[in-house]
Amino acid sequence: MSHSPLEYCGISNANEILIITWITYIEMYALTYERRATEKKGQAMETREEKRRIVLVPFPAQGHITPMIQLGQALNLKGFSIAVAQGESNKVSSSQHFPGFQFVTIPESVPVSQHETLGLVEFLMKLNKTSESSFKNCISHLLLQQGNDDIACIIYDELMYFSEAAAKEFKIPSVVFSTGSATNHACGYVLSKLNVENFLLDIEDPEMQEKVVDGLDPLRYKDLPVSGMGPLDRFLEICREVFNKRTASSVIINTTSCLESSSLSRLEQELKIPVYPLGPLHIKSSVDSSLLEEDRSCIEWLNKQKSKSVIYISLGSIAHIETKEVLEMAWGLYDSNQPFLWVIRPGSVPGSEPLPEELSKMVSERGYIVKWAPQSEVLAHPSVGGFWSHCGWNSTLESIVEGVPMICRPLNGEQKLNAIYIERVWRIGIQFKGEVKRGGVERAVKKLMMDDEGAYMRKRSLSLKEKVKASVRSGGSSYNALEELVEYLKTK
Ligand SMILES: O=c1ccn([C@@H]2O[C@H](COP(=O)(O)OP(=O)(O)O[C@H]3O[C@H](CO)[C@@H](O)[C@H](O)[C@H]3O)[C@@H](O)[C@H]2O)c(=O)[nH]1
Repeated sequence: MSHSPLEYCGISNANEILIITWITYIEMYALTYERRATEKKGQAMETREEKRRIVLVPFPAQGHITPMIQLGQALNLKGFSIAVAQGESNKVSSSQHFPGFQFVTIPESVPVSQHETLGLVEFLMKLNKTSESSFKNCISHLLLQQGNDDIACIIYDELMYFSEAAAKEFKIPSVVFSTGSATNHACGYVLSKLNVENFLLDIEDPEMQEKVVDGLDPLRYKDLPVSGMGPLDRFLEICREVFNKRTASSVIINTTSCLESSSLSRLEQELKIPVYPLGPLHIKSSVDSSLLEEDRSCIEWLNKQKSKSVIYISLGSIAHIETKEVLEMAWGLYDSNQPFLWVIRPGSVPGSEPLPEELSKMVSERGYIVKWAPQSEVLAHPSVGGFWSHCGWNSTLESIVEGVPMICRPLNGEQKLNAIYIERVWRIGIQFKGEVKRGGVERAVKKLMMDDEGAYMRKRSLSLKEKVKASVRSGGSSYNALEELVEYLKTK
């Protein structure tokens, strides 16, 4: 007996065919609906993950803006859109082409120029007091633009602690970003717990001065970074503001565990919130957040110098230096016979513009002066063999990443901590202590650039460079810290 194809399928009459057609149609519809719904949900999740915003609040100084923008770029590459909330001066401009970045202005109540007249501590007090409500307005505008669920997190520079109030009011998670070292952050925590009167007495006691700060060996009490910060009571008040009133859920630090593992452990124990050491951020960054125009002619000058022969001198974006010291340095550099590339920022040598004639003569023979250099590129140049630095944390990291040994001339605050680490912990540099005199400058430069001691420091610098670079590669500690931070932010 022969069977029709329908009968093979167990279907024997037209009614059954109709029923089955309907069932199939309903099933197909249901399937399509489900698929569309899943796709839509997926798209929605993707959009949510990709487009959710992180608001960054940098402190308006180059050494703080640069790492914050680099952090923004790292998070942007992980799918977040970035809004940078900044004051009216020392702004990174949107014309610097940061794709995926939005810039919003916090109407400024305290001009940055008051940093110099008031001193850092009073400036910070005033800035934080007066910015709270304008920042709340800023956040409320951002939320109105794209809905209440749009902001995943506010990441603020530890000095911009006014940001907390807005985070609390709008129930947005907040994370602190420390642009200095983990050791500096840990010292800030120690200082925030100190009693001014007791500390002032203790610090007069020679035994106490030499006491190691718990968990922060080799730092002694005398090394705690309080100098150059104005009256101690006001400085400790700022430390308390920064640490004690914090409701942030975690801390990001531009460092890596192979540089500061014990300080990081101490911080984790004390703060009891996650700490993400995900630096050095500049290694993977391609953004230019320079506030001053870089003079690239120095690269051409470097191209003409011998390998590892040049000493690069830069004191960062804030420091000032007296004319007398500039001249002693110039003579010392000249007498060392080494070629030198020197950054002298406009206004950084008060009362000496144009620069003294005597200096120009010496420089024309052995050196080159620029107002602002492409520093990372300079340090990576094969002709550069040493860095005379004020030991700002960014400069320290940039030098380590290029394997360049340093002469440390810390000027204030935490720069002294960085210098201690460079000289005594990583052993990749020497400290220049005391008054700057030409003979001392000459000896220091020769030691670093020509002596066996300098060669040993160069060797150590190169090995440290490899460790630090490995930490940002896949599977490295900083790489993992960034991944963990991103996971955390995605759940917010
Ligand atoms: O000609 C120059 C000179 C400097 N830089 C860059 O400017 C930044 C300077 O930063 P840093 O070395 O940290 O020094 P400061 O500008 O002094 O930074 C402030 O902020 C740092 C981070 O919190 C602190 O460690 C310092 O003590 C504090 O003074 C670095 O990225 C340099 O590459 C240039 O691009 N060109």
